[in-house]
Amino acid sequence: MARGILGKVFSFGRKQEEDENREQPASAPVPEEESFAQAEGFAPDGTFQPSAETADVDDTAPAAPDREEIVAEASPEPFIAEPKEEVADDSDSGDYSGGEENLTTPLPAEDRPASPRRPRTLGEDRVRVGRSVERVGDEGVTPSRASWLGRLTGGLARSSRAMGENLSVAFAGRQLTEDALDDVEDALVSSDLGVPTSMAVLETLRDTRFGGDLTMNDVRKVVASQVERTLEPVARPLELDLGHAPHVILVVGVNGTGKTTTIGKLAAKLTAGGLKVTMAAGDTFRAAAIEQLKIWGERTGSEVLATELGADAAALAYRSYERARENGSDVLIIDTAGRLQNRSELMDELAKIVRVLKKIDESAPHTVLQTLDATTGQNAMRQVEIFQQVAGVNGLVMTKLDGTARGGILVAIAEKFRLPVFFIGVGESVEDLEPFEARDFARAIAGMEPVQ
Ligand SMILES: Nc1nc2c(ncn2[C@@H]2O[C@H](COP(=O)(O)OP(=O)(O)OP(=O)(O)O)[C@@H](O)[C@H]2O)c(=O)[nH]1
Repeated sequence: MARGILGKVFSFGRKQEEDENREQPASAPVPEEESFAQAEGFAPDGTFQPSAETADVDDTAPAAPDREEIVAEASPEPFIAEPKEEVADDSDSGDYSGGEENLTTPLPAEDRPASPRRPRTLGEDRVRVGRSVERVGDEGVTPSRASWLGRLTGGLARSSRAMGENLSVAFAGRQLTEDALDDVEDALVSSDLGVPTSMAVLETLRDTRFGGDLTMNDVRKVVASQVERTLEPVARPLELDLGHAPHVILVVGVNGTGKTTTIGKLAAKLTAGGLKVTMAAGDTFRAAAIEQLKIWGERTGSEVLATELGADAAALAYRSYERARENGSDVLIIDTAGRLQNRSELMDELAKIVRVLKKIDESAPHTVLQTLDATTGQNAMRQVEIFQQVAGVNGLVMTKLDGTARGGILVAIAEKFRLPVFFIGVGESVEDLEPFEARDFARAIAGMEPVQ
C-alpha cells in the first residue's frame, strides 16, 4: 500500500538529507566531517557569522563619492548600442598599480577600448541581456534554438532517463494505483525535484487519472507542466542599469562551477551588443584563471585587471572599479576564487570584496551572479543558501547542462530561493550561454522533445 501524503513528505525529507550527506560536487569535494554547520564561522543554525578581524570594512580604501555625484554626470540622452571606437588616447601610461600591489595586465594603450563614452543615466539606460543585448522595451530577435536545445535535452537525459526507468516499472500494468504513485514519487525524488513540485505532480495524477489507464507520455506532460509552473517566475533576463557607469557584476560560486568561463561568455555577449566591459581577475588563487580571463579579454577587446597570485582580491576589486569608471566602461565583471561554502576564511574574503565595492557605490555590486554546476545534486541548495547570505547573490547561472546533467535541483532551488535564473551554460565555447527558458528546461527534465 502506498504511504499517506505526510509520510511521503517526511520520507522525502529524509531522502534529501541522506543525499546531502552523501553527495558533494565532483570538482569540489567537501569532507564529510566538515559540514558547513560545524565549520568555523558558522553558527549552529548554519548561518554565517563573519569573523571579528574581517568584519570591519577595510579603512585603507578611500571613501565613496556621493551617489548624486555619479548621477550628476549623466545626460538624458538615450542608450544606443554602438560598436567600440579605437583608442585615441595613448597618454595613459597603463600603470594602474595604485600602490605596492602591481596590477599586471592592463592592455597596451593601443589595444585598449575607447575613452569615456556618452554618460549614462541611472534608471533610464537599462538593457536586458538575453540572446543578445537589447534596450529595455525593445523587441529582440530570436535566432535558431535548435542546436542548444539539442544539447540541453541531451545533457538532461540522465535526469529524464532515471525518471523514465522508474516510471516504466510503475506503468507496467498501465493503471495508476497507489503503488504506481509510490514509484512515481521515487522517480521524482531521484531527479532532485523539490517537494512542492513533486507533490503537485502526484496530486495532479491522483486527481485526474487515479485508477485509469496512463501512458508514460501522460506522466511526462504532468511533470513538464508542474516544473514549468515552478520555473516560470524565475526565468528572467539579466537586466543591467548602465546608469551605474559601470554596472558591477560580481561572479561567485564553488570551485570549478564555471565562473571564469561564464564571465568570458557574458563579456562576449555584452561587447557584441556594443557595451564596453572591464574585467577583474579576482581569482587570485589560481594562475590559470587569471590567464583564462586575459584570453577572454583579448577575444572581447576588454581590459582585464589582474594582480599577483595570492594578492588581496578586495584591493583588486576596488581598483578595478575605479579603473572601470575612469575608462568609461558600461559593465565591470569581477571574477572571484572558487570557494567551498563551508570555508569561513574564504567566505570572509568574499564579504570583504562586497564591502569594499560599496565604498565606491553603496548599491554595488549591482548583480551578484552565482554559478551552479548542473552535475551537482542536493549540495547546490547549501551553496545558494550560504553564498546568498555572505555575498547577497541575486541571480543564478546553471552551467554544464550539456554534460551528464541532473538539473532537477534547479527546480528545488527555484521553489526555495526564488532567485532569478538568468542563463544556462550548454558547452565550453563562447556561444554556449543561453537565456534560461522555463518551458524548454521543463520539457527536457521530463524527457520530452523540445518545441522548436
Ligand atoms: N561542458 C561544459 N563545461 C563547462 C561549462 N561551463 C564551464 N565549463 C568547464 O568547467 C570547467 C571549470 O570552469 P571554470 O570557468 O574554470 O570554473 P571556475 O568556477 O572559474 O573554477 P575555479 O577558478 O576553480 O573556481 C572548465 O573546464 C570549463 O571549460 C558548460 O556550460 N558546459
